[in-house]
Parts: sequence; structure tokens; C-alpha cells
Amino acid sequence: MGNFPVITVDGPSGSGKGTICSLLARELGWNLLDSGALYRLVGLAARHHGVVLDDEDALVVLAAHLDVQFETSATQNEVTIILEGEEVTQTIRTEECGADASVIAAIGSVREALLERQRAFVSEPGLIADGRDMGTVVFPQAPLKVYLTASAEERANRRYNQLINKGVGASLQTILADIQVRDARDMNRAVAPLKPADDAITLDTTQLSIEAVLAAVLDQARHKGLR
Ligand SMILES: Nc1ncnc2c1ncn2[C@@H]1O[C@H](COP(=O)(O)OP(=O)(O)OP(=O)(O)O)[C@@H](O)[C@H]1O
Ligand SMILES: Nc1ccn([C@H]2C[C@H](O)[C@@H](COP(=O)(O)O)O2)c(=O)n1
Repeated sequence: MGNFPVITVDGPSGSGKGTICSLLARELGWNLLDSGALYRLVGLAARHHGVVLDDEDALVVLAAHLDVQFETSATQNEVTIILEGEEVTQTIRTEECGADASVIAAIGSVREALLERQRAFVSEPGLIADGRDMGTVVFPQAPLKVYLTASAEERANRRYNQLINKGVGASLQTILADIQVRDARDMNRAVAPLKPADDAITLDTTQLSIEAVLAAVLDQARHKGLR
């Protein structure tokens, strides 16, 4: 691991991690790791190769040899994801891919296979790491650890609005039920369960705007001498 600072941002689905991490990366001029994308990509690769989600050995092989490129635009505003030569940036964002990722992520050997790949994202001048176990497992030495949360109802509303804005039909009730299933799986698995690191600062974003969350995290970064 390079000797550059890492800010970890963990939390449940829809708590705003991706939004805040990309704003933080832009504001600080740091690199970005979207670790959830890696689990989503293993799921998509499994579908492409006809691997079922309980075939642990085959999933580990896919995770260890994942042929993926993250191409960042010059302005760092957009990341294009290429899996085995195919652009999959939007494909991996479906609820189906998220659910597959959550199932795969409960397998310890798959997590192990992705560990060094995640740590290799650390580079100058620093890394913003978005996920579920960034502060607890992948970057336990990070100088700033943030845990974002929000009520399941608020997170479901956010996801619903996101889908409606994309022109995708959605049911709020189904989204809320999916979020609750995903929370339970991510928080209760035996390996690297979703939880705040002991030294994380927790922000409940239920009633906070994106701007307020960003300002609070930047304030913590300043406090730690990271900007
Ligand atoms: N504080 C906030 N207030 C209102 N809406 C928000 C807030 N934070 C994020 N959002 C919106 O909620 C939606 C989900 O946010 P985002 O994708 O960042 O969550 P996430 O934690 O990364 O979810 P996942 O883990 O499933 O990828 C987005 O449409 C985003 O604009
Ligand atoms: N560090 C991580 C990142 C993600 N996961 C799992 C759990 C999530 O439900 C799923 C998809 O993540 P998202 O893209 O929605 O952030 O991947 C994990 O276990 N550990």
C-alpha cells in the first residue's frame, strides 16, 4: 500500500456514500475507490460466464482475475468502467446487480481475492474509499473514517427519486423491502459485516442535505490536517 492518506466512507445502501465520495474526491483532488463496483462487477462477470452465485470456487477465480479498467475523465467527474472489453458503467448500477453483489460479498474467499486490488488504489495525493468495510478491514489505518447512515425510509425515497429521474418505473414499497433485505444481509454476514469502525465519525444524513454532509466531512478532514 502506498504511504498516502485515505478517507474511508462506509454505510448502507442509499446513505449517500457515492455522492459524497465523488464530491470529496473532486474537492480534494484525490483518487476514488468505488469498492461496491468491484462486487457488482464480479456478479456481472458471473452472469457473463454462466457462474451461479453459490459456486464459491468459480467466483473466487473471477474475482482474482477480474479484467476491469476504471477510466477517469480529465475533470475526474466521470468514471467509465470496462469489463472484459465491454463498457458496463450503467449496466452494473441496476438493483439486480446490487442484489447479486450483496450475495457475493458475503463469501469470505471472494472478499479476500479483492483485498489487494482495493489497496492498490492508494496513490498520490490520497484516496477516498467508498464501501462497507473500508474503515474496518481494508484501510484500518485510515486517518479519517466516516460512517454515513439514514433511515431506511429516507434511503428508499432517495433511490425511488433517482430511478424516476432516470425514467425507470419503480415501486417505493418494493425498493424499501429490497433495502431492508440488503441491510440485513450486509450487516449480519459473518465476514466483514457493515458496521462503523470504532474510530469512525457517524453522520446520520436523514435530515441533512448533500451540501451539509460534504461540509461536515470536509470540516473533519481539515481538523485532521488532510486539507
Ligand atoms: N443527504 C442527501 N439528501 C438527499 N439526497 C441524497 C443525499 N445523499 C445522497 N442523496 C441521493 O440519494 C441517492 C443515493 O445516493 P448514493 O448513490 O450516493 O448512495 P450510496 O450510499 O452510494 O448507495 P449504494 O451503496 O447503493 O451505491 C442519489 O440520488 C443521491 O443524489
Ligand atoms: N466494500 C464493500 C462494498 C460493497 N459491498 C457489497 C454490499 C453491497 O450491498 C453491494 C453493492 O455495493 P454498492 O455498489 O451498492 O455500494 O456490495 C461490500 O460487501 N463491501
